[in-house]
Amino acid sequence: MSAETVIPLPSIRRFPGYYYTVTRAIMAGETHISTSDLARRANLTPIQVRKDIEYTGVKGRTRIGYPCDELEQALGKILGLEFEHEYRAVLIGVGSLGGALLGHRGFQQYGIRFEAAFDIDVRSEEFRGIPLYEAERMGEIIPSLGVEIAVLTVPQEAASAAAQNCVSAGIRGIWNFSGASLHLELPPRVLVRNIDLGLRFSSFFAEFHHLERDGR
Ligand SMILES: NC(=O)c1ccc[n+]([C@@H]2O[C@H](COP(=O)([O-])OP(=O)(O)OC[C@H]3O[C@@H](n4cnc5c(N)ncnc54)[C@H](O)[C@@H]3O)[C@@H](O)[C@H]2O)c1
Repeated sequence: MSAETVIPLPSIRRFPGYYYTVTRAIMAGETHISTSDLARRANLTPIQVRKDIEYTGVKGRTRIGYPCDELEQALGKILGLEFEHEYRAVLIGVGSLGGALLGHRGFQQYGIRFEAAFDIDVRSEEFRGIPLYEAERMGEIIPSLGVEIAVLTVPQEAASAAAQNCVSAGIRGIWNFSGASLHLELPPRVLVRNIDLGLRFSSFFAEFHHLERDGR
């Protein structure tokens, strides 16, 4: 891939899926992965996969596939997931979901590190080694940490105000779990992504039923 190559956004959006698949393959002891394997696991066509992987510059070999290590490294580089690049984030709302996310070690693998977490009901100074603060201190703590990404796991009715407070404190990217249908009124410079596990489940079940009906 030359320095001038511009990778189309749809391909970029598929890269995390490839990265995840290749990482899992490496963990399972696989050294190579074929186009058809990647396509099957990512639910895409082999032609699509081949085109996408071309952008990484990694060459596959007939009947052998792509070298997993090389592909993981190339995808990680494009996605900014190299180990030297660490994304620092804060989490707002340390309840069932927030607590599970804070404790999920898998994020470290993707270079995401939680620097602090906030809640309106703080009962200890830290949670799994991550400092906990009263939500009202966001405006003071977030700028002092220089963190620009927030994960929102507060109840839906608290999401809008919490998001506004994040932005006032300097946050520029919000990963929002607090109500996927919620439209957060935020300045356009703030990247907001709503995460809806329910929607993922629905599409999974729809596909499952479709395959069952067709007798696979
Ligand atoms: N996106 C998904 O797929 C998905 C899945 C499960 C839950 N959720 C959503 O995630 C959110 C959290 O769910 P949960 O089960 O962890 O709820 P929870 O009640 O266990 O946790 C919410 C936490 O937020 C705190 N909180 C409330 N208002 C706050 C504020 N203004 N600032 C900071 N903290 C505040 C509460 O004290 C509590 O600790 C809900 O909106 C829920 O609908 C989304």
